[in-house]
Amino acid sequence: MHTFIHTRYANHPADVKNYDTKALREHFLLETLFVPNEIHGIYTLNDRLIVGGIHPKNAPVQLETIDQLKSEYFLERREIGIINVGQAASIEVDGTQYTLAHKEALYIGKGAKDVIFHPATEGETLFYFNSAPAHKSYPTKKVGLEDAEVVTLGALENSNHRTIYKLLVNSVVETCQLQMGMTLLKPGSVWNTMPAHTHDRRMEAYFYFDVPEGQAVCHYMGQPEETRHLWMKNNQAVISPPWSIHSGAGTSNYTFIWGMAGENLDYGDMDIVAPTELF
Ligand SMILES: O=C[C@H](O)[C@@H](O)CC(=O)C(=O)O
Ligand SMILES: [Zn+2]
Repeated sequence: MHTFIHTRYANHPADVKNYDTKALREHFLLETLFVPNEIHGIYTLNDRLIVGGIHPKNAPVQLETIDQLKSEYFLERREIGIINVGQAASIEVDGTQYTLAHKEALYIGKGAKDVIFHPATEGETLFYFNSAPAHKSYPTKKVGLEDAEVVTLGALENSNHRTIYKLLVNSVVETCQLQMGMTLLKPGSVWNTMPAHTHDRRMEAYFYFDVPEGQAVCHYMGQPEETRHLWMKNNQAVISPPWSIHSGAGTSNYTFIWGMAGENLDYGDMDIVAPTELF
């Protein structure tokens, strides 16, 4: 057994209002995702998304089933999206090898039985993943940055100039409910997802990386009229319940991966909140 996935309950916003820093971090933050030759993460009851990290070091790591699923194998009733945040490395899916360069993604559909993560030949192997329940089996597909739907938003004057790479979205790959992508901030820009938004139809998880040594990201969550913050370090993830905004400001630029599951596959279905409407 090399997989450690802890269950996190879904929270009521009226309850979260009373959380202190420690409680907020215990419920929403994922501090450690990468442990050598292990899989670490959480199973959130917000849309049953599993969020985690895989760090093969000197041996391949197999995707094994977990107690929460009561299934024979991990992807028996699930789909998974993986983004390589380390050096080029490969993932074997039922005997077929997919090599992912840094920042490339792999979608694996429901029904794949043997999924093996191989260590990179050089440097660190770090795979970040999101997995959601699936009702249908869609083909496994590798998605590189050149395949993504790309949008550039914001402006340096507003410290939020950034490029959004929509990697695992329905214009690029067929999925049941998973959507994943990556947002890169330009140097000098520090704000992501500002203006902020909520989407009551979907929950979301953010994973911050490429945060330079000695820098940090302040992540904002909560109902727009009741916001809270969480200080985050490089390679950490945070859960955003459907009722919560999710936005961050770093002490430098950085990159993050967003992933969603829920009611629809409509990326644009968001309720925008202007900066002047936040409390
Ligand atoms: O629902 C979509 C997600 O929150 C992100 O794609 C937003 C984001 O990357 C950004 O504005 O910087
Ligand atoms: Zn969002």
